[in-house]
Amino acid sequence: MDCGDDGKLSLDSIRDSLIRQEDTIIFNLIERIKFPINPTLYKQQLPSSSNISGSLFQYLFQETEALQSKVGRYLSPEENPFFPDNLSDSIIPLTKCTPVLHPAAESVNVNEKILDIYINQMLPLFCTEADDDANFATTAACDIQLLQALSRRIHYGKFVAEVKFRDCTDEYKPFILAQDRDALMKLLTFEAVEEMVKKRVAKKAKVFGQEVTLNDSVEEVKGKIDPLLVSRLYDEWLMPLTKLVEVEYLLRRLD
Ligand SMILES: O=C(O)C(=O)C[C@]1(C(=O)O)C=C[C@@H](O)C=C1
Repeated sequence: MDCGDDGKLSLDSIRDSLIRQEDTIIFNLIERIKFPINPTLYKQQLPSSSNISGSLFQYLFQETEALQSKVGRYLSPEENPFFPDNLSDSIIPLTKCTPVLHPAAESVNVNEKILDIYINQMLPLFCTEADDDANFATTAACDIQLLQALSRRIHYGKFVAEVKFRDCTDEYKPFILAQDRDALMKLLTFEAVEEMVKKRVAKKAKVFGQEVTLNDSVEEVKGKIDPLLVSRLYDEWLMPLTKLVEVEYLLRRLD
């Protein structure tokens, strides 16, 4: 969503961005699953000699966000921090452009839920249960890249919700005024679109995960990632969390 895109805001253009973000998520997934879970990274208690509170991963992630905030990463409405209390002021000025989202968008942040699901449900699904302490830093770097891509995709729900509200204000307004979550969820859901997403990401996982060889052997080689798991990721977590963001944004849209 670039500066001045307000005039070009449409459900098709937003959906095109969500489709492009599928590539980023799938490639980052392929990189992360090269490593085992590395549970030590996420354990709360570090050696008392270290003056780090929380887990090693949390320390690395917080410091990464703090550094990136210095160059304005979180001035963008498309970016939502996992540790908002730990950010630094940006050393570069904010580009002035007409805001697309309602100011209440800033209060919609589901990253705590994303991080919990990622560590406790996603990683055990995609990675083997082992520690590879020679690659803790590389593993954490993969985690951070992937989590930021997942968060960006899920919080894009704010833009989807804004477009849906602008296109069908009279349909959304009564449910917003009634703070009716269920009615809003039903109104914003397009099951046919969700089915296409699940099929497309499975196909992309199959294609992106292919082993490229120089011989023309035709035998079917197992890909780097299970396409059905990628489809399940979207079905069980990414799309439901995106819809949660949409509902939370819409509930605040008339504030
Ligand atoms: O494309 C939309 O209409 C969206 O709201 C996005 C999305 C998704 O997360 O991919 C979520 C809800 C819809 O049922 C369909 C797809």
